[in-house]
Amino acid sequence: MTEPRIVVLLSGSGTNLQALIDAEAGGELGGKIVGVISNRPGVKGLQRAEAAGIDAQLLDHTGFSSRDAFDAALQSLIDQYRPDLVVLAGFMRILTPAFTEHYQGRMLNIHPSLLPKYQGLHTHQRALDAGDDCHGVTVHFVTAELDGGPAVIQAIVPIIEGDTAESLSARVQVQEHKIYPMAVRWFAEGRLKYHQGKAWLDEQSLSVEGFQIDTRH
Ligand SMILES: Nc1nc2c(c(=O)[nH]1)N[C@@H](CN(C=O)c1ccc(C(=O)N[C@@H](CCC(=O)O)C(=O)O)cc1)CN2
Ligand SMILES: NCC(=O)N[C@@H]1O[C@H](COP(=O)([O-])[O-])[C@@H](O)[C@H]1O
Repeated sequence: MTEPRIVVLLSGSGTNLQALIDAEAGGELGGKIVGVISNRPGVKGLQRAEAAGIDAQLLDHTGFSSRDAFDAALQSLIDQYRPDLVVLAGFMRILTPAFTEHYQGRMLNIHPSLLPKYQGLHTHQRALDAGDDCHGVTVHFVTAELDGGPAVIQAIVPIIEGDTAESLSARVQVQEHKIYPMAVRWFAEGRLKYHQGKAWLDEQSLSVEGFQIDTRH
């Protein structure tokens, strides 16, 4: 049985990619990262991939006349790796329905909020502005609906008096780096599946929030 092939898409620093690289190196990922693609040039995520000996490519979205054209080129590039799983790790482009349909059931995203709260951007500041007492992160299957795909795993993080978006983001990222490798391993081992619009773990459908980890206690 060959190891499941994983392609990671990113747009920035790549700390989540690094967590996946480290998990693979420790025999904890269940799959092999065979390619990393960034839509932005010069990002640290590409350097992290190269340092790990992983094929790293830039596909700059600003070079395309439309979102459809970029997504078509991105799909063609991804499929050259023959992936079993596509992992969005801070990939900052909204993907077209044709693209998400092509990878339906085999594409995951990590989103810095307790979905379905705070889809989109600037989630940490929005939680602070709302006066929430907790925040967190969700790994979910990717669908055409932005950040609307079924949740797989969530980590809940307390908001502390005096938190800024930066301090909160840093605390949330500690959990990101724990739960993303878990979710990817579940998929690689065949335990996590997407079926009839839901996420299933060990043949059990997951709740709206997915498998929850509460770090507040
Ligand atoms: N169709 C889908 N596309 C994407 C999903 C998804 O669930 N369905 N997840 C996102 C990841 N994401 C949040 O987790 C996200 C990424 C980007 C944006 C966004 O508004 N992007 C802008 C550009 C922003 C920038 O370049 O800084 C855009 O694409 O015009 C929102 C949410 C990945 N895609
Ligand atoms: N909407 C998607 C989104 O905001 N994703 C967020 O981007 C960061 C990427 O960090 P990284 O490049 O260090 O992994 C992560 O915190 C992730 O939750």
